[in-house]
Amino acid sequence: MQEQYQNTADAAVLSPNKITSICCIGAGYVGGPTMAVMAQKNPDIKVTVVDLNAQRIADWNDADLTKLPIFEPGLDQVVKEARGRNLFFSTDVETAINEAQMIFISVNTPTKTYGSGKGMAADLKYIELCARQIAKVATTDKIVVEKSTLPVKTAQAIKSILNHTGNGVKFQILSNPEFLAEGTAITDLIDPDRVLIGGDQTPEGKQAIQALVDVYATWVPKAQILTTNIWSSELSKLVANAFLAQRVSSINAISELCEATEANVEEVAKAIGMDSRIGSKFLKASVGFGGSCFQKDILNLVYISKSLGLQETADYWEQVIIMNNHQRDRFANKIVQTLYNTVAGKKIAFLGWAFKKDTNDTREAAAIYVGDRLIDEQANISVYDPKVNAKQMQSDLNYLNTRSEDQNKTYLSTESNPYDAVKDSHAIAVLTEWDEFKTYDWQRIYDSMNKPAFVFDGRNLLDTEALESIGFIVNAIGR
Ligand SMILES: NC(=O)C1=CN([C@@H]2O[C@H](COP(=O)(O)OP(=O)(O)OC[C@H]3O[C@@H](n4cnc5c(N)ncnc54)[C@H](O)[C@@H]3O)[C@@H](O)[C@H]2O)C=CC1
Ligand SMILES: O=C(O)[C@H]1O[C@H](OP(=O)(O)OP(=O)(O)OC[C@H]2O[C@@H](n3ccc(=O)[nH]c3=O)[C@H](O)[C@@H]2O)[C@H](O)[C@@H](O)[C@@H]1O
Repeated sequence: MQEQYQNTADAAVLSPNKITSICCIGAGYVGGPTMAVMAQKNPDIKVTVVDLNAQRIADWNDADLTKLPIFEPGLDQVVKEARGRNLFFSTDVETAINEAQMIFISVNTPTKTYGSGKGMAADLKYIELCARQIAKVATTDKIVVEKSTLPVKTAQAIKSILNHTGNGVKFQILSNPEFLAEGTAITDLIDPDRVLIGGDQTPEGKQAIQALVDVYATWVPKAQILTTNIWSSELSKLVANAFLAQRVSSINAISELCEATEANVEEVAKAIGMDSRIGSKFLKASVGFGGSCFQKDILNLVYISKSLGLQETADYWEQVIIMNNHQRDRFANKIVQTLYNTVAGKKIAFLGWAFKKDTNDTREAAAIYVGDRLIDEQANISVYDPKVNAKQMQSDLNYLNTRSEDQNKTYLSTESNPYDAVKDSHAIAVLTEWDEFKTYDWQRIYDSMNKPAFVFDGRNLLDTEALESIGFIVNAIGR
């Protein structure tokens, strides 16, 4: 192989064997949609997604497409087209690994909750388990692709595990981080800003990179497929999330300043966003960012920086998290203060629990933290979310360990109809920007509430003037 490619340094001119069989370990928010689109766009590649969670796999295989474990607009149609043709979901991890030429690792990498790096570092135990399982099972050469978000230099650890099997099987490790956002996963996957592939800059590494480029090139324009060294690719993923979250914290910091000065954060965001160097996206002030990744990935970046002795860099990025926590607390405190400094025994209706619209994902959702803070003040919280069920909400609250599960049950209730959630409430808090909230009969809502009727719009979603003309007292973010 060395001789074959010794005269060229350009991966693009190499012609590796075509991939016909892919396995993905982890059938979650990333593994499921990513592989569904990959299979849809490559009907000649067999794609098998495996998971240890048998219920999750059963849900992916459910004939009723409304039962898929993940809600994403357009996902059902992609699954319908590819499932059973060249897309398969299975719990048989070992067979899928052995059959595949290319294995994506798409398992969870949460923040560590124990030991050194607790609360900051990424917990890589699931990644290591995957590497060990691949090492144990593989009998033919494999390309192993890091799809999960990982600390820079993780490929070294995976390589070390894989290269000590002693069975002669050769592995190439690639980094191919995923940039999809939940709620728009399918459009993001079909039309990505870029696909990033990092790998070793050896002939074998470049051949592996090219094999993955070819898989994406069936639907992504070549100019948008970026290849780098493996460490740049790993680090770029953390940096992309840090920059995105930093924009939200920046505008949220300004929202507090706006409230103190009678400036309007929406107007400020528009004014600065029209500067093409700043850009208009990701400048929406809110009750704080949520989701499984922003906080975890920034904490990871902070931890790596600290470990390398880069204290100023660590402190700089940590501030993004500090500001986000402050924004959530500020929102909860404002509710308490505005309701005459007590919410004890009062009913507060939450519209929305998911961390953003168009997803059923609630990980790190602002609603959980605001709810917890208000329950500390003995408020009764009544929630309506179009896609999140009562069990999930209770489990999110219980996970914080602030009080007993029975107490959480007493203070947090869930309604399947928004009008029931708001009935007899003292205030409504908008925690998620679901479009349907704008279409409600707000006069009917006003009539059913205690007076004065307050709205705390944590997403600047509703028409403040229209609500005020009905009689609501409205508090929005940064206005
Ligand atoms: N959720 C998102 O929007 C994005 C997530 N990411 C990254 O992708 C990775 C996965 O995230 P999600 O899909 O959200 O996580 P998830 O928790 O939804 O899915 C992970 C799945 O992996 C399975 N799993 C864990 N260990 C396993 C093993 N040894 N064998 C088989 N299955 C195993 C779990 O049962 C679970 O179903 C994380 O590193 C995350 O940072 C990256 C971009 C977007
Ligand atoms: O690594 C990941 O997990 C993903 O994290 C984010 O995607 P996601 O968390 O799904 O959703 P975003 O649209 O980024 O929103 C994150 C949070 O920020 C909030 N947000 C976003 C934008 C904004 O202007 N204001 C704001 O408050 C959202 O409401 C949400 O709570 C990134 O956008 C993806 O590129 C990345 O792949």
